[in-house]
Amino acid sequence: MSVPSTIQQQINTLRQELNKHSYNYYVLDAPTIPDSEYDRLMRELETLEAQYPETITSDSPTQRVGGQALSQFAEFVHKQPMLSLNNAFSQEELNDFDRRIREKLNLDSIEYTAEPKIDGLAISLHYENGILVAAATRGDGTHGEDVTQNIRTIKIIPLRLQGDDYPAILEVRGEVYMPLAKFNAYNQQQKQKGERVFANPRNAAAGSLRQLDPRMTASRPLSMTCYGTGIIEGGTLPDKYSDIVACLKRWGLPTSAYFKVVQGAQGCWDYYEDLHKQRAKMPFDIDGVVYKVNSNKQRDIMGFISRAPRWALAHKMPAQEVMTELLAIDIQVGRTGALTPVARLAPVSVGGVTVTNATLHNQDEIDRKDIRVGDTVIIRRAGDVIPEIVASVLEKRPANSQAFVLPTQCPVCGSAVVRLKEEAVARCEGSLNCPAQRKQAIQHFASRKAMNIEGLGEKLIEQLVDANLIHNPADLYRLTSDQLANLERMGKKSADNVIQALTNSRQTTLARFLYALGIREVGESTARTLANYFGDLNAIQQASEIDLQKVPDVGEVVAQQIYHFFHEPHNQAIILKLQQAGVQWATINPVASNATSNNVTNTTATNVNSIFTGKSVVLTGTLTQMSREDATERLLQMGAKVSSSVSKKTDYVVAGENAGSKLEKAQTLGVTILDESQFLTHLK
Ligand SMILES: NC(=O)c1ccc[n+]([C@@H]2O[C@H](COP(=O)([O-])OP(=O)(O)OC[C@H]3O[C@@H](n4cnc5c(N)ncnc54)[C@H](O)[C@@H]3O)[C@@H](O)[C@H]2O)c1
Ligand SMILES: [Zn+2]
Repeated sequence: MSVPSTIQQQINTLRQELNKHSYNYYVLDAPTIPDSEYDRLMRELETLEAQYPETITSDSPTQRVGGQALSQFAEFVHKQPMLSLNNAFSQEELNDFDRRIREKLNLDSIEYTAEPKIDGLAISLHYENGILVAAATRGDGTHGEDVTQNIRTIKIIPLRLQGDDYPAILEVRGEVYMPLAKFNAYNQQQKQKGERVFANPRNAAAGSLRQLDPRMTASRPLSMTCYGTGIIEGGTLPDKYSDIVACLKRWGLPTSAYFKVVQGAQGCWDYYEDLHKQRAKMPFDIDGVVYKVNSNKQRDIMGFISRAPRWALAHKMPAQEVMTELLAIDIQVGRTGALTPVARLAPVSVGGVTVTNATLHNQDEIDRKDIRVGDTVIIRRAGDVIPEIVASVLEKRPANSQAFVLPTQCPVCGSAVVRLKEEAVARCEGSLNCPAQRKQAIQHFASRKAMNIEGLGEKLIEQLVDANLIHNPADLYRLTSDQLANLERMGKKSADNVIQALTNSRQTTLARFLYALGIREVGESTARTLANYFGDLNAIQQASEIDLQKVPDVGEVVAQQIYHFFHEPHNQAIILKLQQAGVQWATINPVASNATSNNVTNTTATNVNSIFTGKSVVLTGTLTQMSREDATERLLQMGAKVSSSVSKKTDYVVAGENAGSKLEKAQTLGVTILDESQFLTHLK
């Protein structure tokens, strides 16, 4: 039977593809597709070759192990080849594996060992008389790379074995890997330095170990777990692998804490299920479980096929990295106006969970990874970490694709989007108007240190916004008592109270009003400084960034924030509405910027008709007619310095009810003391 030419062509293409990816993966440590995709292509080729065995050639990727060695390292020849493992992706395939072994050995039940399949790279260690003399990578199974110098830098690997009952010549095999915590920390550090990050822990391990300069390897946090032996001379080892592992451990070699002896296919399956549950919490990446026949005598009977032993099986777990299509990049606007690009993905199963979107963080991240709509992307979801786009598969990028840029207008409200110098996030500037920011903005507006609207809490604001009764802070002043009383959990009385609180709040101070607007970076104290400096809202609205920077404590970033806020037309409209609704404040005469002093609540303003102007005042005890904050506010407006402690420099102490030590101190120092009613008369 001859092979149809289309099949032969398909086989050739698959081989070419697989060889290319093998090279990228094993030689360059820079795969361009996820393992799951590589495995899929491999399975496709295996299936075709099984159907048409005459097409199999000895150089087919299905017949070979790993990739060639990198020529920069000295070659290391493995006298006993380092093989690959056969894969299983289902319980059925596990049962087939077990059945073949039982039939061949003519036994009812087989004793296996089970251990994690760590995702790193295979290394062979050579000990002579207990001293580490050589270490090599697997390479193509017979020709590896001599990485002795690099391996010597990994602290968990003993340079000298413990005890004295080890064979004179002992070859130990295992996996070198980078623990997840170390991998994440390393990448974090690289990102901060603006340097290259590793796509996954396996690349990190391979890339780190195959550094030509051992000092580079030494700086990378690598670890190792041993899972077998190779050449043994001048001594013998026990028959059972589990006993050998105990020996390795005794000699000081790192072995797996998860290693277990299990019985039959059921024992293997139970172990698999158990480890799968633990996977998210494990300190290293695993891509499956490895089962091995425990007895070496039994292993010898089983023997090998071309590239793998018949007595071992790698049972793969759902891939943590998969490929899918990036359908769109949506923009989410957060409660604080931050714009976050979110990737919409063609649904795909990663690590056993269906993923349809992933965050892209910000513009810089998208630029750094060069991710575009229409790309085929690699998604990684390891452990409990949120799914992440690792990279785009460039070879699958559509010809007409375009780099992504964040919109310049907020997709929710249409306000300008601004990204300040040295900030990673871009934000919607329409904070008073933007539906995405609405609740937060109104809550802040009503809060105690802002407009201090009593009874108008978070819950009530949510209800009002959800009922479409208010859209921005100005709408608050149009609310009626009936509207409020109709809401759930509100009675007539509380509704009236809120209306009264709203009415009271109309008379405020410029500082409170500025703070209430919720301009980014403008806290209570900056608001007060601004109010005192400019004296008038108009002046602030018209100030340039340079003007704003002249205000004490207002730097470049704050000035930018204030400027952008007042230049957003949506914000201007709402400020006007608030003024039309009757929100007002007493005018303040502006002052120059030269009057800050230490240990004093704020800069001075002047209202020349007051006994407090230019004086240092301390408030103590409880005032019954107004809050401490309001009293402070009024004093500052009149150009007083409000201080928290009494000293010889204090001009007045205002003593409310239950005044204590500060009052005593004032009496001792002979400072003028005003009670509340005296204080109030001077406020007029
Ligand atoms: N993304 C790509 O472009 C690309 C290219 C080539 C290969 N790959 C990936 O490489 C893998 C195939 O490589 P492979 O031939 O090394 O096979 P394998 O990784 O499936 O299995 C063999 C290897 O498993 C490792 N291993 C881990 N724990 C072990 C344990 N407890 N006992 C024994 N061995 C253990 C050893 O390093 C051993 O060499 C696949 O996962 C494949 O997807 C990916
Ligand atoms: Zn907006």
